[in-house]
Amino acid sequence: MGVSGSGKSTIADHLAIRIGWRYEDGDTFHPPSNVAKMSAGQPLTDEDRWPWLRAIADEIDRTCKVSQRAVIACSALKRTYRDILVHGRDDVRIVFLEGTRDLIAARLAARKGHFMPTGLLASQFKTLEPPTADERPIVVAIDRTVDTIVEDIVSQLNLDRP
Ligand SMILES: Nc1ncnc2c1ncn2[C@@H]1O[C@H](COP(=O)(O)OP(=O)(O)OP(=O)(O)O)[C@@H](O)[C@H]1O
Ligand SMILES: O=C(O)[C@H](O)[C@@H](O)[C@H](O)[C@H](O)CO
Repeated sequence: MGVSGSGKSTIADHLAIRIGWRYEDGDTFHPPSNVAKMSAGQPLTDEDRWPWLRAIADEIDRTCKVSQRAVIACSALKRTYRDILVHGRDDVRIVFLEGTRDLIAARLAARKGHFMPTGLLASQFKTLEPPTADERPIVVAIDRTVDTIVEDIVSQLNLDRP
């Protein structure tokens, strides 16, 4: 989770390869109307986001049901959004990519070929509710290399735990 440009797709992709899990991008679950809205520079509303979040929650259930593992990139900005995704499962972990607005704005400005305009970053930060301790979040600082961030997540995931 994290705002647009915090590195969700990049880190999720590398993390999935590192630990041999499937990678899925939450953006592929958006209905075309949501993508059109964001591309036009308009932030999504809660109503726009509910069906999208439920579709990702269904994907999480399907994945767990067949004993698969996956890393899913999804902004999941508000607590209520994350509650839909996690829905009481203790086998779902939240990874929060934490960084400053300046750093993320600079990365977005340099990014090419993506529908999400940099102008929506302010609304992303306004909507963001950082995860609280009861969500057992894995919080990682993004002002480091991709490999360092991935190794930080791997060690906090404690995958060797019995
Ligand atoms: N640790 C990092 N160091 C340097 N550049 C990074 C790092 N992580 C991501 N980037 C770059 O920052 C930009 C934003 O990353 P990315 O597209 O993965 O973010 P995102 O959170 O998935 O964004 P969105 O929600 O808009 O899809 C990309 O150009 C990516 O290559
Ligand atoms: O909740 C939201 O506002 C959206 O999910 C956005 O975060 C985009 O999906 C993403 O950031 C662009 O790729």
